[in-house]
Amino acid sequence: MRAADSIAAHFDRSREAMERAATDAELLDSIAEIAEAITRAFRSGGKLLIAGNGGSAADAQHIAAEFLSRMNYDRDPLPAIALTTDTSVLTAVGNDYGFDLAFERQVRGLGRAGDVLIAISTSGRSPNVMTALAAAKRLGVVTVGFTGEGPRDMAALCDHVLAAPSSSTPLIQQIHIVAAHAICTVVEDALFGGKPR
Ligand SMILES: O=C(CO)[C@@H](O)[C@H](O)[C@H](O)[C@H](O)COP(=O)(O)O
Ligand SMILES: [Zn+2]
Repeated sequence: MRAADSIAAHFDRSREAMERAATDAELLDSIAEIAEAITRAFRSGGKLLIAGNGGSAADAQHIAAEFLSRMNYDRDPLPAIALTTDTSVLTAVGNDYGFDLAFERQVRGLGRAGDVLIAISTSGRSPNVMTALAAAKRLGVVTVGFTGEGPRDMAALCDHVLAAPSSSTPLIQQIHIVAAHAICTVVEDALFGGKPR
């Protein structure tokens, strides 16, 4: 296949996945519920923790930056921390306790009841994401899972699940980041009055 055809096919698959997401009423409701949970946490002095591996680690950082810096307009910063960024913490915990606890230990150290954890796993079963969710549940942190379609071990540990309607990791990630932008927009508007964009 010519590179241009392969690229066009990639855009086509992405558009189809976005169309499935945009018309999935259950998915849109769950995204709205997640935005409400995050708004509630910020209003009561809680914070947002975000974890994920690989491309989803980048998404965790991207989402934290939207809240902490700004997304659509100038406003006060909102407390969001990506658990994927501190190489000293990640290597110390990985080296001393194992990679499966890389996020769990940060959740235990930083998480407080009323905070929200967004745990991103396209497969829904990465061990370090699962242990982070279990620790968050024990602490009374509201647990949100960003995942894909199909069987998801993480669902049992989540108060809210965003199940992107695809089984392809990159397409699931694309839906996650669109959903995260939508969530950040709804939260900004709820907390700061929805100034014009
Ligand atoms: O970005 C990609 C694929 O698009 C990869 O880096 C991907 O995130 C990694 O393979 C992750 O380790 C996958 O983990 P998970 O989403 O199944 O929890
Ligand atoms: Zn990727």
